[in-house]
Amino acid sequence: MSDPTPQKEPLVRVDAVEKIFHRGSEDIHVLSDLTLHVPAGEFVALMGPSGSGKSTLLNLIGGLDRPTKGSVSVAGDRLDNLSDRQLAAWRARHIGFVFQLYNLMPVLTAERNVELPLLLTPLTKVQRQKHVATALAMVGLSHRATHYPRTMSGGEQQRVGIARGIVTDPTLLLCDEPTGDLDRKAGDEILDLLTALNREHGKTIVMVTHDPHASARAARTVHLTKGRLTSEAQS
Ligand SMILES: Nc1ncnc2c1ncn2[C@@H]1O[C@H](COP(=O)(O)OP(=O)(O)OP(=O)(O)O)[C@@H](O)[C@H]1O
Repeated sequence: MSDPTPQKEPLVRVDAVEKIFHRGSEDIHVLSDLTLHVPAGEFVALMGPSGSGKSTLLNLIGGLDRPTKGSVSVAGDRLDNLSDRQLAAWRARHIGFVFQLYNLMPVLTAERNVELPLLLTPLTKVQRQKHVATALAMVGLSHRATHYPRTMSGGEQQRVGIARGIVTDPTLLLCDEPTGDLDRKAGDEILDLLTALNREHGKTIVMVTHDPHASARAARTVHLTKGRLTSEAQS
């Protein structure tokens, strides 16, 4: 009998994943039998002690690395089967990254930094400018478009980082400690922005954080301990 209310296929499917790094003759088991599904439109926080494998998991979901065993699918694409070249093209189309230390290019203005991911797409210069203007407006920084990162506060630089993360209209926004280098007030503003991107623009977000104040903004928090998911909580 068919299910009367079929579940939608999750946007992110991490199934029975194992990740082992090799350092010299040593095998480092980082993720073990890890399964995580994220539906489209969800805001998930990923917490756990230092070294528990959070960034490793984020990198697998973002196609920056491949699992040793198991499968990773995003938006129906099996990432563990793609070549490096295919993965790079896939990432450019589907993933926006936001980093703890912003990773902005100091020699480029805010608008040029935001434009960077678009240089990997076939968009024309005029189309790129339009997308950049939209992304900067979404983070409330249109008035700082021609300013350099060094002239901006940490919170403003992270807004530019988020604008760069969303400028391609990615399927998934992956944030690694996005408030980790900010004070409480600036961090709260970044969390407000991520919440608005999720609620008002339907962005699916996976955010690694150490901060319970940040994870409280997510609809669901998953905890990693020594490479295994140990608990989940709905906010
Ligand atoms: N490329 C690599 N080669 C070897 N070991 C690695 C590599 N990347 C990560 N590791 C190891 O995997 C483990 C998990 O690292 P990971 O960065 O995923 O943890 P984390 O939970 O994100 O930690 P933190 O909160 O400190 O950022 C660590 O022991 C780390 O040293």
